[in-house]
Order: sequence, then C-alpha cells, then structure tokens
Amino acid sequence: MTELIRNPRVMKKAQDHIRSKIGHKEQIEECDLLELDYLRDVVKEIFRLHPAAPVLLPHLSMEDVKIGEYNIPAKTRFFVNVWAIGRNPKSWDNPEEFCPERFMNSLIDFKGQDLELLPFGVGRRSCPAITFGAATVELALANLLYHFNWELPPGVRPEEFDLTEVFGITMHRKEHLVVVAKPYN
Ligand code: HEM
Repeated sequence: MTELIRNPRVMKKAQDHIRSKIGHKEQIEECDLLELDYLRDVVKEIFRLHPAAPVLLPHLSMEDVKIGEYNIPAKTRFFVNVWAIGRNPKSWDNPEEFCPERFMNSLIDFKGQDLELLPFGVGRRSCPAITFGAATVELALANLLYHFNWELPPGVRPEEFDLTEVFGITMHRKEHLVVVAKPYN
C-alpha cells in the first residue's frame, strides 16, 4: 500500500483495471483473480522490492559445493539474500523503481523457476503455501483497491515517508502507514 500511495499512477491504473474487469460485485472472489493480470504484476513488483522474508530461512549445505568463485563446505549455514537479488541491476532495469509494467511482456514469475525473483524461495524447502500465500495477498489487495479510494491524511506528503524497513525473519516498515479509506460505489 505504501508503494501504491507513493505511485498514484499505478494505484489509479490498478483500480481502473480491477473495476473495469469486475464490474458490479459485492466482493472479489478467488475465481476472479485469473482475469486480473495487472494486479498480478503489481503483486510481483511488491514481492520483488519488499519480499516478506528478505533472507529466506536459514539453510545448511549438505555437501561441499562451489557457487561462482565461492567454495562452500558441507554443513555451512547460509542465507540467501533475495532482497538484494530483487534489486540487482544486472537482472533488473531501474531496480529501485516501482514499475509493475516490467512484468507485462515477461515470463518471469515467483514460482521458483526464475532465480531473480524468489519471494517464496526455491527448491525442496521453498514455501509450501505459495499458492495460498499469493492468492491471499492478491485477494486482499484486489478488494481493498476495488471498494475504496485511498488518500493520505491532510498535510501528509508521500515524499516525507520514512521508508526504513525492519529486517528480521519477516520484514516490514518501521513506521505505520496511515491512510484514509473513501468508499467507492
Ligand atoms: C505471502 C505469503 C508468504 C510468503 C511470501 C512466504 C514466504 C516463505 C519463504 C521465503 C519461506 C522460506 C523458503 C526458503 O528458505 O527457501 C517460507 C517457508 C515456509 N512457509 Fe511460507 N510464505 C508465505 C505464506 C505462508 C503461509 C500462509 C504458510 C502456512 C499456512 C506458510 C508456511 C511455510 C512453511 C511451513 C515454510 C517452511 C518450509 C520448509 O522449511 O520446508 N507460508 N515461506
């Protein structure tokens, strides 16, 4: 929501997209998500810049392995910094920019095949709830954007946001985001 408030162009495009595809409905349901391709790109972009688990969970190498120029002995505990991978300029154009359109003509997804986008990890120990987790985020965001317009309280400017994030097993903003919800009919 912070990124959408900071990027009103994307907020409006996502809302127009959802509202035109869904028409009049009490609530957006899981079966509607298939149609919401721009929303999916927005969620991918959120996962790229703000992975919930920035260094995944700790892993242990089972045998000696060489990755690039690094020799990693067996039984080494290591962390995979997917936060940095998602912002690597070798993989992403203008990596710091919030731009869901980067996924429009791209096959990159977060299911584990594309190593530049790993919000759920990859391989045997990746998140077993990837489908449930992604659908939950998409469904919640779709309904919030469909039913409400969102504004900042008077006098608050997005340029003044403190975007500091708290690192840990899961990552979140240090400051709360305060927004005003205006029901949309
Ligand atoms: C958007 C929501 C979610 C995200 C982004 C997410 C992300 C992750 C990540 C990054 C890992 C570590 C993968 C690795 O180290 O390679 C993980 C592991 C795990 N997640 Fe999720 N997760 C989400 C939702 C959920 C939910 C809803 C559940 C349970 C209902 C769940 C259950 C688990 C479990 C049990 C593991 C450990 C798997 C293992 O060690 O083999 N996750 N998740």
